[in-house]
Amino acid sequence: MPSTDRDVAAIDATNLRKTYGSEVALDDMSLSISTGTVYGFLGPNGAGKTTTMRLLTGLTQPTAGTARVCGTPVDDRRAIASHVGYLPETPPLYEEFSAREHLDYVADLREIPTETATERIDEYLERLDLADDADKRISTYSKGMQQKAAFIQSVLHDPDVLFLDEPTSGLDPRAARRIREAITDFAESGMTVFLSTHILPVVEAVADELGVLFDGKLVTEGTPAGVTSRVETGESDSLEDAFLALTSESEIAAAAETE
Ligand SMILES: Nc1ncnc2c1ncn2[C@@H]1O[C@H](COP(=O)(O)OP(=O)(O)OP(=O)(O)O)[C@@H](O)[C@H]1O
Repeated sequence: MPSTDRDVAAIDATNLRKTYGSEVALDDMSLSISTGTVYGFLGPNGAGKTTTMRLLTGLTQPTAGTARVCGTPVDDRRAIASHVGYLPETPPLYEEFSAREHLDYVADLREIPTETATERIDEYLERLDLADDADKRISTYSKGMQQKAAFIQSVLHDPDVLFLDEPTSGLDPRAARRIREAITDFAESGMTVFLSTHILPVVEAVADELGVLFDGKLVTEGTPAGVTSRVETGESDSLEDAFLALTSESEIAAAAETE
C-alpha cells in the first residue's frame, strides 16, 4: 500500500521549462495532482509528454522551475526513486534473462525483501497471463509480452506515483483490459497514476482528470466529461473530437503568436 500523505499533492510542478538548445520542449508548465488520482496526459507527437515524465521522475533536470513528487524535490534522485515507478515507451529489459530472473534482479536492486518480491512477482505474472512463459528468455517474447514484463517491473516496489507511457501499446484486448483494471485497483489503494497515451478510450475508461499538452504548454485540464462538454466541436461529443479541436485551436493560436 503506498505510503503517501494525502495532504501533500502527489505531483506538484511549478513553471517547469525544459529546452534542448533552441528547442523548447516544455514551456512554463505547472501541475498539481492529488494523491490517488488517475491523471490522463494527452498531447500530439512532440508536445512534451515524455519530457514531462522524465522531469517528474528525476531522470532529467529542468532548465527552470521546480517539481515535487510526494513532497520530495525531483532533483533528490535517490529519494525520488523510492516514490516513483516509470514505464517508459521503450522499456529497458535484460533480454538474456527470463522475465522471472529479470524481475528478481530488479527486486534485488530495489531492496525488496525476497518473500515479498516473490509473492508480488507471482501475483503479477499470473494476473497478466505471463506465468506460463515466465521462465523463457525475454529475447523470445513478443512485443506485448515484453510490455507486460516491463509493466510489472515498474510497479514491483509499490510506488506512490506510477508514470506510464503508452502502457497498453502492443497489447491484445485482454492484456490491455488487465492493465486498465490494474490501474483502477492501484488508484483505489491510494497510488497516483500519471498516464500518457494516445489511446483516448483508455483515458475515458480510467482517468479521473486529464491534461492536454500542446507545444510544451498545458492547454486544458479537467475531468474527461468536463473537457469533452466544454469544447464545442459541432460534431459528436467524444473526447477524440475535443482533443482534436483543442490541439488544432492551439495550433492556430501558436501560429498567430509567431506571425
Ligand atoms: N534529448 C533531446 N534532444 C533534443 N530535443 C529533444 C530531446 N528530447 C525531446 N526533444 C524535443 O522536445 C520536444 C518534446 O519531445 P517529447 O519526446 O517530450 O514529446 P512527446 O509528447 O513525448 O512526443 P511523442 O508522443 O511523439 O512520444 C520535441 O520537439 C522533441 O524533438
